[in-house]
Amino acid sequence: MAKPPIENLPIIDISPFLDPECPAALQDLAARDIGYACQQYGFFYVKGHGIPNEKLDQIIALAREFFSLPMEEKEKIKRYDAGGPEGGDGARGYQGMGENITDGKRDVQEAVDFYREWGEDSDAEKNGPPFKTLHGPNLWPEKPEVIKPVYLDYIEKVKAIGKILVRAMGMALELPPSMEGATQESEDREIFVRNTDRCFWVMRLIGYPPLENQVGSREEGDIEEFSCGAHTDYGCLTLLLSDPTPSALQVQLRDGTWMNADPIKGAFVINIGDMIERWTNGVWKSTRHRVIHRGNNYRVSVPFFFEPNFDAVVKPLGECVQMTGGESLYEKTTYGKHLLGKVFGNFI
Ligand SMILES: N=C(N)NCCCC[C@H](N)C(=O)O
Ligand SMILES: O=C(O)CCC(=O)C(=O)O
Ligand SMILES: [Fe+2]
Repeated sequence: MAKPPIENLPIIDISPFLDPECPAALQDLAARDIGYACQQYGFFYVKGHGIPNEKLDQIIALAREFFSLPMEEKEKIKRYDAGGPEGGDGARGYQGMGENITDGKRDVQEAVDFYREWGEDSDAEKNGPPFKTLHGPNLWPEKPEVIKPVYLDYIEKVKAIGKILVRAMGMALELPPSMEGATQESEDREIFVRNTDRCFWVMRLIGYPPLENQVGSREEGDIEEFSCGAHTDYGCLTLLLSDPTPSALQVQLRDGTWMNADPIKGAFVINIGDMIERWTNGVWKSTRHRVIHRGNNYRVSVPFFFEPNFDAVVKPLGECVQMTGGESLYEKTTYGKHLLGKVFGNFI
């Protein structure tokens, strides 16, 4: 059962990182708050990020407008990947209601996925066609007309926030939990920054109709349908933007109970992903979350996944291994391998 809101997720103001004049001590304080949130919840809210509310509202409105189009129009960008398996089926583009599965069940949602664009940032990357799996171009809808330029601009802005956050997380790792400032020299406080300089981001537009299965008690065992089943995210950080619908997104606390993480106007809900858990040897966990949308409205969310570089090598950091008793809990992997292991198992 969802827990009443006794606890609240931390709300962190990241404006000290946007201001070049800001005293380092204030940045250290914000970084320490982020470190605490990562350790305690793996989830937090971020405000003071500089993206105006009108822009955020426009992102949600355009996604809503896309989902309201006739199926014929939506299917013009039906899921396809130039480098996908079996020469067709793929991850980019539109996925119809119930096509995505989590934990073996169909999620009650429709969605569109965009990934880091082929050739983004550097010409050297224009290595296709033929494309490597997941390395092709995106499928942009023709309608609404402004969706592509508005979203491309938004992606640059959220990438910049992602960068600020991973930098702060690197700082937080070397700051001890007491208030004495940076006394330890970190093995590598820039580890997350370096490994995201060619961030293999994903942006997902999601539309959730109300769940029909409203009868019966709402005890845990009785939930038959999920808008999105319980899962962890795959990479570094998720920056979630959603419409104002309350009681939909739930976060699992360390004691196993579920707490609503309702939207706060103008703030992002941030959570850390599997690669951060691996780098920190589990000091910061990739927290399970799920969506149960039982309201009457059509809910829209747009998570942006700020991820490591596709080829980033991920293995537990020496100092985190020491912190956790000396045993490395995860095998070395690359983000790309982890992602590929997840993505194509997601479709029915
Ligand atoms: N790129 C990310 N993280 N997307 C989130 C998808 C979460 C659910 C997915 N069906 C799963 O089972 O993992
Ligand atoms: O829609 C939401 O609130 C969360 C979606 C989510 O967790 C995901 O797509 O990974
Ligand atoms: Fe998620």
